[in-house]
Parts: sequence; structure tokens; C-alpha cells
Amino acid sequence: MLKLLSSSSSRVHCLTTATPSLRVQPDSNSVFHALGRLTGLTRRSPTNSLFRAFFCSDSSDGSGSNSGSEPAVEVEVKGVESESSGPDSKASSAIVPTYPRPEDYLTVLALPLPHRPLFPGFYMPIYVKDPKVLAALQESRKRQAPYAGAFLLKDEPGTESSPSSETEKSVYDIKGKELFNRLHEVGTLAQISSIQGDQVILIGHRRLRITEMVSEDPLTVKVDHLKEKPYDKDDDVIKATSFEVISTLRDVLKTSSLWRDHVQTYSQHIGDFNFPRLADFGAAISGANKLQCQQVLEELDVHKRLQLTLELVKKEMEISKIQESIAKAIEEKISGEQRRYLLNEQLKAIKKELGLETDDKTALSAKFRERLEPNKEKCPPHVLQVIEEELTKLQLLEASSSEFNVTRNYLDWLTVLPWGNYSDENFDVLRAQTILDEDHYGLTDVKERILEFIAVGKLRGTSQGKIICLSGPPGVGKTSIGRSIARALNRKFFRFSVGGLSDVAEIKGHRRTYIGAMPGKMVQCLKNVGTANPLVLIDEIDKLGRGHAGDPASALLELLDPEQNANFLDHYLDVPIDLSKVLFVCTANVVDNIPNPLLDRMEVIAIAGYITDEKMHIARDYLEKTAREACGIKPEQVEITDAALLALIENYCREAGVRNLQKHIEKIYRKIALRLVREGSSNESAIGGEVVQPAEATAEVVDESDQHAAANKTGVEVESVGDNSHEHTSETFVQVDTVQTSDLPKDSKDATDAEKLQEAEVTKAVEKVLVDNSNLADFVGKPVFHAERIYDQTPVGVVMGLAWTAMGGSTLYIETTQVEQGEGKGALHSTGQLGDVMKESAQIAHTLARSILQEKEPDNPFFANSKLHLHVPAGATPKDGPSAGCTMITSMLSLAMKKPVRKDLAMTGEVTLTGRILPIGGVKEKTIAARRSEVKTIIFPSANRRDYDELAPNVKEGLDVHFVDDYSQIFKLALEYDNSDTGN
Ligand SMILES: Nc1ncnc2c1ncn2[C@@H]1O[C@H](COP(=O)(O)OP(=O)(O)OP(=O)(O)O)[C@@H](O)[C@H]1O
Repeated sequence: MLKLLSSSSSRVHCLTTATPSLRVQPDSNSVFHALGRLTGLTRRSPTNSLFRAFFCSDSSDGSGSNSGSEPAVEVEVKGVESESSGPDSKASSAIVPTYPRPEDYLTVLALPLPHRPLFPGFYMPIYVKDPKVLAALQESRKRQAPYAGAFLLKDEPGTESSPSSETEKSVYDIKGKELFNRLHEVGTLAQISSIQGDQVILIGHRRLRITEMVSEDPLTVKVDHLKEKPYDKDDDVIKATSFEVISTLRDVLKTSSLWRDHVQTYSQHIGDFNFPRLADFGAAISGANKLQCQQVLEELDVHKRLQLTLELVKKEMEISKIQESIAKAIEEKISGEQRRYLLNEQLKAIKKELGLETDDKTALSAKFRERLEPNKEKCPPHVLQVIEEELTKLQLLEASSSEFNVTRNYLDWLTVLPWGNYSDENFDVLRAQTILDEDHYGLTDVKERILEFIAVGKLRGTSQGKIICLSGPPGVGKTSIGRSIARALNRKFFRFSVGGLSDVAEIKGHRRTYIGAMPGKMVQCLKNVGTANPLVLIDEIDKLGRGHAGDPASALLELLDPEQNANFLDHYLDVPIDLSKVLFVCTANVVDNIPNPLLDRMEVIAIAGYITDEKMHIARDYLEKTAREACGIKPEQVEITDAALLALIENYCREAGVRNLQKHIEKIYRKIALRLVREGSSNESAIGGEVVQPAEATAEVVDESDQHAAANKTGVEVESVGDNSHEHTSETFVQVDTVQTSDLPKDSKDATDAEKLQEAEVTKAVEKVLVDNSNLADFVGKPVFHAERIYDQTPVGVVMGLAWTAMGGSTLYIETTQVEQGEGKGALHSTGQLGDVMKESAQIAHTLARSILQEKEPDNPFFANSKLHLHVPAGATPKDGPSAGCTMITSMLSLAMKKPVRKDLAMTGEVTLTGRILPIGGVKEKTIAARRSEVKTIIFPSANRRDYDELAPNVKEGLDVHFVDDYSQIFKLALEYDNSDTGN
């Protein structure tokens, strides 16, 4: 609320009703309007009212044209409840503007202004620290002469122009002469508006110039009251400049709110708002520095002052433009980001609506929960807890962060595993037996062991995780039996090979902190099979790598050991998994290479290899069938005779396993398939060419020695049928048919009869392919040479031994010859890539043979006088082991006694220096190898009798086996035989 009071009724002017005494100058009015518009203040606003009041009242310091023409008016403003009333509404309420006459104030108190000069019409609070000055000010107020001079303080030479609060304080300490010297000459007559504590509010009135110092403390100076130089208010240049100032001010005010605040500190206690006032106004509210402001203050030429002000406000304008562009750029940046954010959110919402949302956290969490739901009851509580924690974490993470992806993948694995989800086990022993027999012939031990396992499961009501290790040469069906066991037990099957595996992380997984971390093989297995009790086949466990970081064998131990694997901890998963229900089946070629702690926990079932008879069965009942089906051939289209199969096994596939046999059978069937297709297409083509071209029975074709030649001829025939069939005169079935066909008078034939004939002949052409002994080579090539049986009749000094290799058993010869003879030349030289153990065996054999000969033939100095050479073919294969000891002695004795050993005899056994025979390994393999080489008599150490007894009857069938403790028994069997018995 604005109230105007007057100290005397004649000097009161009401603001709301303009009285005749109010005088509005044309220039000031226009300025008022201009400024009113540019400040955005309404006529009703207090500031506006104040403008109006003062325009009409004071002309005492006005332009020269108005000077002294109007009486001074004293206005008291009280209770101005508006921010426009000044910097301090309380202070404003105490304002008692008076219009001092210059002659009353020729001597004034000099107040220093540290920051800016005080412009007429503006408020300025200052701090007066000097009590004397303060007292003088209060005194002057009491005396109704509340005026002082406010002068800008010059900077101390060498100091910065912007004073800190420190310098501000020190400014107030300057006194007397020093202060006088530091004051600018031109200042302002300031009304002491209020004094509160040490804060004094000054209102600027008119310009003063110091003429001399009157007293030092407080500093009092004599002053001249300055007036602007007379100017012509209609001067175009002045007008134009002032309008430019106004328009610039308006522009600045539009953009800068800071300026609007400055405007509101304008007190309007200055009388007319005319051109000089406009210049002061512009300079005062600009952000110009104090010297520039002082320059404006000192300028008494109105035009020059306006120009100076224009410069300042223009500069201000530039600054405000820069400020605006900065603000705009920032705003644009922010709004761009906001826009992107909004669009992203919209995109998400659309995706969600269309069900395309993949990354949305809630959708993800819902997906994980849904996946977990069916197994939730069976899921262990510790796993559920981890899942819940991770789900909460997922919600808190930023979707674009890498941590989010890690958590999402982790949750993916955690929720996908078949926690407590077991497949129903089959404990039906009879069904299992049928399945096992369906898939594999023989392998009785393995099948028996599986049936035992099922029986135990049936009685206990639940099965237990076990580790079975199937060992044996390649191709004996270790891997495939694993598959059948899974089928028999109704368990899911998972196979992984650890051959060459050297990284523990393959088994135990990587820690989640690594980029691209994955769980180990076992967790992957559980995810793949979807049940917690699969049969896991770990292939090639004997070929486990050494490991560069950690020991894979130890990691496997944790995985396989039934004591530990109930709480198997994968590094990635980080929660224990129960693997105790998993049935592990490992396969190995050589048990010795399996790390001992692992082997210790396994139940090893050795599969030694197959004898011919077993191979015949496997080939006939399993391999043939599979190969036939794989080639799409019907059983009636082919016949492989027993003789051909036997020849195939004995001459081509003599190794322990049946993989090679399988390959050969597949090869035969592939060739048969090609033949059938060729013949079929040749006949079809002939029909297509409208020529009857019956073919001979295929049986004739397969009798031909060169199948390819026959096939080629057929091809030629087909192509030339339409031209001149008479040209083909070869002896093949095609030739006969062609002649017949060409002889037929085409037009005399009934079409239907011809078609029937064609059909009948085509069927005949692909009727049956017969593979027998005579044409086997056409399918599988010539038989490969087998070094195993080099001699039909072993000569003197040559004995057949039995060896065991990773590929199964094999026979090998030990040959000894005499290199040199002469007194005292007895020595032994050995070759054939023998290892140290075998070389030592040879030495032992040499010594023992010598002592035996001495005993048997004391007069025979053979060993003492002969340099012997012992060789074990094949020379390219490294050999080692002690089991050839007895064979070596026999070979040497045979040479010494010039007597060949018994026919079809093979032996094995380690021998000591005293002639004791020690047990050997691989009895089954060796027996099978001996049978393959058509050995009739075998000598084994007595200690191996038990191993031999366990062999299947068909393996033992027809063999004459002798078990010996001492070499003397071998001597008897090998060298002291009756010639009529052995056929020698
Ligand atoms: N007793 C058998 N009855 C029927 N088929 C058999 C028998 N033994 C092996 N096979 C067949 O022989 C082929 C080779 O067997 P598999 O691959 O299981 O050999 P493996 O012993 O695992 O060899 P490797 O040690 O080289 O891995 C398979 O197709 C398998 O079906």
C-alpha cells in the first residue's frame, strides 16, 4: 500500500488524482512512458506511481530550462509494501525525501563509496564504521538536514579494482587527509534515508564537486552543486541518442531479469525523469565498472553523457545476447536429452505392448520367475534365496550397464537348471536286458554290471550315482554301450570328451567376473538334458591334459567322487549343485594313464576286444543292419555270404575293435547302393527313350571282375540307344539285351506288352547283389598284408610271443640268430626298438638259457662261443615290458639246440633269473590275439589262471592252454615234444 504524506499541506500531491500543480514535462513524460513500457511495470504499480509523483514535483536539479521554475515538494513515503519500494522496505518506510537547496549544503560530510558511484535517483546502502561519522550523520538527521556527499573512492595505486570484503573493511578505516586524497572529485549529494546500526541507506540527489577540505575527522568538504550543461531538449541528436538508449534498455530488459531487479532499486527521488536522468539511469543499472560509471557521473554535457551511457548499455546488450545464446544452447541440449529420454520410454512402452520387450527389467524378472515356477518346490532353498537376491539386484541396475548383463545371464543359468527334476528311472531288469542286447552283442560283463545296478536301484527304491569306467581298445563299443545304458535306465544321455582338456574352467566354469564367463561342462550338461539324473559319458578320460592353470584331474575328482559331488561347486554358478544322482560312465583306452585318485573311485570294466566269432555276430546282426538302413537298401536287394564276411574279418579287419569292420561294411553297402542306382537309372533311361532294353540279372554283373567297366558300358549303352544299338558288341549283359531289342520290329509290337516287359526287366535288373568270397575284393580292395603271422612254420630260433597294446592284444615273434662263433665270443645284441625293461629281459633270458642248456646239454658250448642277435619285429614299433622273458629264452634255446618250437604255440610270462614265471596282464586280449593268429597252444603263467578262467567259453574254445610256474615246464612244452604230435 502506498501512502503519501506531506509535511505541509501546500506541498502534498496526491498520486491518484493529478492536480493542476503537477507538471509533466513533454520529454520526461515520453521517457516515463518509454521506461514504463520497457520495465514492464503497470501504471498501478508503486514504482510507476513514484515515477509519476517525482516527474511532477522536483525540478530543482533539472535541466537548465526548468531550473528553479517550480516550488520544491517534500513527499514522505510510508508503508510501501512492495519490492519495488527499494532494497529494504523498512528503510523505505523511513524515507523522507526533501529537496535540498544548494546554498544549505555548501559544506557536507564526505562519505567514501568503495564500489560504485551513487547516481541521482538510486538507493545505496553503505556501512559506516567510524563512530564519529555515524554520530555526525545521526546529528544531521536530527537537524532536519539529512544530507551528505557520497564520493567514489579511488583505487589504491597497484591494487585490483574489485575490492574484496577485506579491502572493503580497510576502506572504512581510511580517514582524514588520506581519505580526502583518495576521493574522486565529483560525487553525489546523498540523502541519509535511514540509519540502522552501521548501515546507512543513501538516496542520490544531484552532482557535487569537492572544492576543498574543511575538517579531517570526520571528513567535511566544501562542495559546488553541479548542474548539467544547458541543452536543447528538441535537439535531434540528443533525442535520437536517448531513444537508442531506451530501445537498447528495453531489449536488454526483455532478456535479462537481473536488470529488471536493478530498475526496481531506482528510487525516483530525483525530480524529472529527463534526458540527463535517462543517461544516469542507464549507467546506474548497467553492469559497467566503477570507473566507467564515474565517467558518466562526471560528464555534465547531456549529449556526451547519453553517448557514454549508450556505449555501456550496448555493451550490456552484447553480454545479454551471449548470455541468451549460452542459455539457449544449454536449454537445447537439455531438451534434446529429454526428448531422447521420452522417445525411449515411448519405444519401451510400445515394445512392451507388442510383446517385443526383451530387456525390460520387469518382463525379464517375470520370465525368470515363470521359468522357475514348475520347479520351485523342488528347488533347494539356498538357490531360491540367491535367485531372489539376484532378481532384486536386477531391478536396481541400469539396463545398459554391463553388470546388468552379467546378472541377467547369471539368472538365466540359475533358473534354467533342472533343480530337483529327475527322470523316472526304469528298474525293470528284463526290459533293460532286452535293450542292452538289442544294441550290443556280447559285452556280458558290462551288461551284467548294469543289470546289477538296476537291481540294487529297484531294491533301494532309488538309484545312486556311480562311476563306471569302460576300458579297452578303440572301436569295441565303449561309447555306444554308454548310450545304451542310458536308454536301458531311461536316463538322459550326455557325452563330453576330456581328451586333451587342460583348462579347469571347462569343468568348473569361469568366475562371473570374467568377460564371456561360462559355467563348466557339467552345468551345461544339466541345462541340455533338463534332468538332474542324466547318464554322463566322459570320453577319453585317460587322455586328460596336464593343465596350465589348475589340475583338470583334481577338478574331475570333485565332479565324479560320490562323496563330494552332492555339493559340486561350479565357479560360475557359485551355488552347490547335487550331482550325486548322476551316473558317470568314463571310457579309456589305457587304464594305466588314468590319474590314480580318479581310478581309485571307478569301477573298471575292461572290454578286451572281439574274437572272429563275436565279430561275425556283430557284423551280421548289428553293423550290416545299420549300414544297410543308412544306405537305404532293402534286405532283399543284397546278400553278403558268411564266407565273404569271414574273409572280411580275417583278412581286412583283424584289430580288436569293430570300427574298422564297420567302415568296411559301410563301404560295401555304399558300393552296392551305387551299383543299384546305376543299373536302375540305366533301365529307366532306356524306358524313357521308348526302347525296350531288358537287362540280365545283376548277379551276372557282380560276378564280373571289373565293376566299373561294366558300369561304364551301361552308361554308354544308355546314351547310344536311340542312334545305333547294333554297334555294341561287347560280351556284357547289355550287349545281349541290345541285340534283342534292336531285332524287334517296333511297329509290330503292342505298346502295353512292351511296357510290361520293361517293368519286369527293370525289376529283374535290380533284384539282388551278391557279395561273396570271390568278389569281395571288388568292394573293399585287395586284402591288406598283416605282419602278425609271418611264418607258417616257425624256424629254429623263432618263437611266437603274446603282447598287449592300447589297440588290444597281438602276437609277436622273437627271433634269435647266431652272428658269430668262436671261443669266448658269447654275447647278445638286441634290436627292434626295445625298451629298457625288455632289454634287461633279454639279458636275463640269455643268462638263464645258458644255464638251462648247460643242464640239458652240458657238452653244448653254444652260448659260450656264440655272438647272438635277438630281434623283435616289427622294428618300427616301440616295445617294452617284461612279459616276453620266457619267449626270449625259448627262442635262444631253440637256436642252441637247433630245434624248432612246437607248431602253433604262443607264450607269455615274465621270467626271473632262477626261472620262475611271473604273471602278466591282458590275458583276454592276448588270448584273443592268439586265436586270431590261429594259435592252438598257449602258455600262460599259473598266476593268470584265474583271469583265463573268467573268459567267455567261446574265447577259450579250441585252445590248449598251459599254466606254468617254472621255465622247465615251458621247456618241456615247447622243445621236448613228440614230432608226430605237432606235425613237425
Ligand atoms: N558289441 C557290439 N555290438 C554291436 N555293435 C558294436 C559292438 N561293439 C562296438 N559296436 C559298434 O562299433 C562302433 C564303434 O564303437 P564305439 O565308438 O563305441 O567305440 P569305442 O570303444 O568308444 O572307441 P573309442 O575308444 O575309439 O572311442 C559303434 O558303432 C558300435 O555300435
